[in-house]
Amino acid sequence: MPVVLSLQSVNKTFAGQPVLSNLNLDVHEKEFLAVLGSSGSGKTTLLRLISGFDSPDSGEIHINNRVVFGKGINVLAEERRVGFVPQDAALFPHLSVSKNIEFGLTKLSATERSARVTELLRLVDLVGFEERMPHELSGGQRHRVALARALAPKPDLILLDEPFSSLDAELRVRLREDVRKVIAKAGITAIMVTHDQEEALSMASRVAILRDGEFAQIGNPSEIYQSPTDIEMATFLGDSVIINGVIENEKIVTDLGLLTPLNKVVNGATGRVAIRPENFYLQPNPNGDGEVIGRQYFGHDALVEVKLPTLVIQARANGPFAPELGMKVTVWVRGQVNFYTD
Ligand SMILES: Nc1ncnc2c1ncn2[C@@H]1O[C@H](COP(=O)(O)OP(=O)(O)OP(=O)(O)O)[C@@H](O)[C@H]1O
Repeated sequence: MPVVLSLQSVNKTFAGQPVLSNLNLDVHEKEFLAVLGSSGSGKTTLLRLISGFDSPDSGEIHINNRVVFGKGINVLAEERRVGFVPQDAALFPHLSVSKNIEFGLTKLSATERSARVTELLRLVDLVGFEERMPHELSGGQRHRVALARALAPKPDLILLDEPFSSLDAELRVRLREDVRKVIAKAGITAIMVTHDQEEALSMASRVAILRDGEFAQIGNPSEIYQSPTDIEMATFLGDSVIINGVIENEKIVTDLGLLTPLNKVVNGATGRVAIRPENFYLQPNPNGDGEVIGRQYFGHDALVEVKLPTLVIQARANGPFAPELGMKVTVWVRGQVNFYTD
């Protein structure tokens, strides 16, 4: 797939403080990339540099093989062919749905504009809402209009800045799938920044983790979740129980018994193991060496805290089979685990 966006050694500082350091990234056509980072990690800054609202200190940005920043060039934001969906949808409050959508279509004739608006209303499933004003829409509908407005001029790339942060949890989940489908149907390359892990993992085809101004790991969602590059990443993205281990005969010797490494290991190496809560299996056993000391029940599953002779673990158990408080259990680790050499 052709590269739509290329960041090459991009740097940005504010008041002498590095915010983005030596960023390199290629985003391919039709890819949906989520940039995941905690608050203040530089996500919004990154989008501002790509869209042209701000400039890097150094480095180059290419969009569809055109230099938009670097080599003495700095293409204006409105000429970069980048669509932007802001945090709170930010529709023009005094304009109807159709007027909001056609806002950037000044170069088209009235007939072409109207045809494009109809096409977009169909895409975001809002046919019949053309004359509504933004205050007459639900939060989810407003977001779909914002998406249609950003797609209207057929940009090369669309940027979404924490698109659902102002919405309640239930709506967020529903809208994630709607937005992902619209973007896939439109066949557009998209970059979304978010601090929400579930959002990144469930929507994107690739996830880039922004940590201390650098991309700490880039991969597809399952790679990112199942094979974090380091211990810090294993606890940043999702939960992990961290225990010490030593490699003997290609196995990891730990307080939880012999575990099988997912990655390549060297006999004699000491290090730590990261185990996801869902990788534990709790077997009720009156003679087990674990005791359930905490239990949060969510229906479909439960988070169970188990005290073992040398450590306490958090395990995710199937709701109907989650052991009760005070029960004795044997703890098993299912599957392979990541070993991080010291
Ligand atoms: N115009 C500016 N002048 C000075 N510092 C800035 C400016 N814009 C951003 N920063 C700083 O750069 C860092 C990154 O900010 P940015 O808004 O990109 O983070 P973010 O990851 O989007 O955060 P959040 O998730 O909280 O929105 C922060 O420390 C912020 O204070």
